[in-house]
Amino acid sequence: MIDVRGLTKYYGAIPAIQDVSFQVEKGEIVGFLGPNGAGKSTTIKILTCYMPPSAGVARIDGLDCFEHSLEVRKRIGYLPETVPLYTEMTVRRFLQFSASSKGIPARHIKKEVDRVVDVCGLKPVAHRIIGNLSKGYRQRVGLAQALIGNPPVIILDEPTIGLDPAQIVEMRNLIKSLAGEHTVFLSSHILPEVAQTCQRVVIINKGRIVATDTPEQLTQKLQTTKQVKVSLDRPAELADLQRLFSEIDGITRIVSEDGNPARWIIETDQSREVRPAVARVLVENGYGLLELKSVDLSLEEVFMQLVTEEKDLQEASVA
Ligand SMILES: Nc1ncnc2c1ncn2[C@@H]1O[C@H](COP(=O)(O)OP(=O)(O)OP(=O)(O)O)[C@@H](O)[C@H]1O
Repeated sequence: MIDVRGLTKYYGAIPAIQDVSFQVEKGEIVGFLGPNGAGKSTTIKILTCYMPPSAGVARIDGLDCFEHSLEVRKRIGYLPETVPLYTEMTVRRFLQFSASSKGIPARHIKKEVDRVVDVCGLKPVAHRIIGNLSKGYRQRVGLAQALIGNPPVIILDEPTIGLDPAQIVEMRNLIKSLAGEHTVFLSSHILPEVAQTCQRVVIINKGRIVATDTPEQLTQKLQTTKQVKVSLDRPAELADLQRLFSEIDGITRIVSEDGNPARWIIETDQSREVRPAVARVLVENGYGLLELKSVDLSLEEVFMQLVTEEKDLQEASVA
């Protein structure tokens, strides 16, 4: 339903996205995850026909977003990062206005507004002024506006940003309920957000796609690496630890935790049990072991690792 191939966009000489490709199947709910400035909004602006790409092609339902922008717009409900609401209008009035600007025939407007008010749980506030609503309700009004006309594709840019935890849960459930009937593509810079809402995640960093997978498989793949954290009684130098641990099979990397020379993270091959050897080497060399524990990577860390691996690769290719 969404087909993006080799998408590249330059702002002047600066590439915001480069060779971005991914597909979203009909009825799927897919997250677009990346840190700030990764290129999410740029990709979404191309998908929603706000600007053309410098190269590559974006298609919605088989239609080129640039060449057939009017047709594409009819198929998309879009909730931008900053929701454009007329804050002096009531919810119902605003939705009626949105329906009429989207070309819904006058005789169908009431029914359509009733429908989206119902889907988005807006009945209790339908006659209130938008400016007086909580951020959570305002966001739902934005979503209701995107749903008017029942477009097959819903694109949401950071839909839960600025909401409190209870509002986030409500918004997430609402978004989840749209999948199946709609194809949903949502951007976020928060991993748990997409992990809990989406069936698949496309990860972008510095304008390039670094991974595409299910949240579970992403975690599993990256858990070929495991971490052992140690706290020492005496500070250590990285070079000394590297020398001492060189005799232990399965250690892939040693980094200090927050730059503290007494706390180290030892990354290991998942299949190896290095803890007894690490403990022995540290104690034998007089570092005094205060703590040693094995840690599985959290989803946040998996994301950081993906992003760092990409950075390492880029640096290596520059070198
Ligand atoms: N109009 C513009 N002119 C020049 N550079 C821009 C413009 N818009 C975005 N950029 C740059 O392009 C890159 C990608 O920005 P983009 O807004 O797409 O990222 P993002 O992932 O959506 O980040 P955020 O979550 O902060 O919005 C960034 O380096 C940004 O500074």
